[in-house]
Amino acid sequence: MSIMRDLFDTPLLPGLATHEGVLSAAEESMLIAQIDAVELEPFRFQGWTGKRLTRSFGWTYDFDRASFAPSEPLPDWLMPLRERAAAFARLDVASLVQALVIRYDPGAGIGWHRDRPVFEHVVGISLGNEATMRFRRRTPSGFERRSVPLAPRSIYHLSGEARHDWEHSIAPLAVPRWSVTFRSLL
Ligand SMILES: O=C(O)CCC(=O)C(=O)O
Ligand SMILES: [Fe+2]
Repeated sequence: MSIMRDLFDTPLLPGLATHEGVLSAAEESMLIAQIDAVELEPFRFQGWTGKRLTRSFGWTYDFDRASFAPSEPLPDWLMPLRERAAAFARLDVASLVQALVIRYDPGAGIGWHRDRPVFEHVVGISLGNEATMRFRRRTPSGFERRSVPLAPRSIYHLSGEARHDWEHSIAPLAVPRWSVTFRSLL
């Protein structure tokens, strides 16, 4: 497996940084319990309800109404994680004004997209089980593709080319996964 990764997944995209082992297993369990304790809503898009359950803090983007609005403040339990995300991405912690928590139940994924253009940096923490983040970019001769493993307790930072030029997606898993993503405004 590691040889496969070396052959096919490196070099990572310009603008994509990842690092494993940023949380202890105990911290991971605590975060999962906190996410499960908040009221999560099924992601909705054009009248269609996804299996992905989410809640956003700081700013919310409603896909149904395409509206962008301030929402409830980030909860205290996300603050230490935000510190770590900012340190990893070398950003001012106060610039990470939005947090999105997601639970992917078995069978839930996220389709091809770029994050909303109102946001700039995206820093994500993966919890529970490993997933693969796939990237694609249209070229004259078809899609160029990459895929990057997201280990549980790992962090990633999307900026620059990886953030703006490539779409990303996560295929549904047979096991649950949780994520927390922090974003700065453009
Ligand atoms: O679950 C993740 O790590 C990615 C989520 C994502 O791409 C998004 O919310 O825009
Ligand atoms: Fe995204």
